[in-house]
Amino acid sequence: MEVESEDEEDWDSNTKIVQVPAKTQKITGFHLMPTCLPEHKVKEEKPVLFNKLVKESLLEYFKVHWDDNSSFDNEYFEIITNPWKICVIKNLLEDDSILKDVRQEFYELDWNRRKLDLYNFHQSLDLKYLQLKNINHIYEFLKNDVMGVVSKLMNLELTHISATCSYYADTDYLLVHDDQQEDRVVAFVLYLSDIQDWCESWGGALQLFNCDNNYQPNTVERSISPKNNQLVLFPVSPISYHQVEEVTKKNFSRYSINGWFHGKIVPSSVTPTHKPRNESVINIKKT
Ligand SMILES: O=C(O)CCC(=O)C(=O)O
Ligand SMILES: [Fe+2]
Repeated sequence: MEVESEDEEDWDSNTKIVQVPAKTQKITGFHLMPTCLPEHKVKEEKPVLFNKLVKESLLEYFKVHWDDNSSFDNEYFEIITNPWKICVIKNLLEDDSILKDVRQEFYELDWNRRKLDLYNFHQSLDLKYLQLKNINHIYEFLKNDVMGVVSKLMNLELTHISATCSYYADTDYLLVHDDQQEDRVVAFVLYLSDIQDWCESWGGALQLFNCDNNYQPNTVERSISPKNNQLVLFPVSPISYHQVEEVTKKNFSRYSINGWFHGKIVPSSVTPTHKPRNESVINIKKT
């Protein structure tokens, strides 16, 4: 049974939200994984930050490159500066087997199908409302451990978090947007993949757009593959244009926990506000 509902706040009022109760949903590919069958017993484990990441010297290294706006890549993280500043933490959790149990809990969630011409994917309620133990642990971990580190590394005051679980099945996508809304300061995406190496040809990349002279999204400059245990972080800005490429794989869905660290909004130093175009986009002939 799918129930249409329009009663959630944070989303575009035109969004068609179709509620898919856990009992009736079929997560593509998810149910095919031996570790994710309903009878698989979920363990309860607390996530811990990847050991090597918390070394002071590594964090200092990160900070120097981040502040300097210089790109950097090693086995632990990558700082990308083009088309805009974003970082990829290659392994967030010391023990990535926890993510298998988190994925198993995805099976028990009631999903909302978000559907509009700009997007088509499945999303849970905010993590703070979910009663599943491993998802709760990840939520606490992002809120209590990760937010503090990100705040220090990026030199931004962060006050609270909002996050949801998402999955993109075959033909799902999210078209280009900048994430700017109210007090969102840093966007994060933690990927949970069934398989270690997500294949590029399956789509589902996080694609970063550069801008034209009017600060409108122009072309894809960089694509990031949704690898298991990888965390992507970027400051939300007027040019942080990105999209989720359409998934084109039947047997595997793209899973993630994503959201924002919120804070006090300071005027962005990244770009001026959008410039109006000189010419009309549509040529309207006067009669
Ligand atoms: O899943 C991703 O890679 C990005 C998702 C996203 O951009 C969003 O939900 O706003
Ligand atoms: Fe986004």
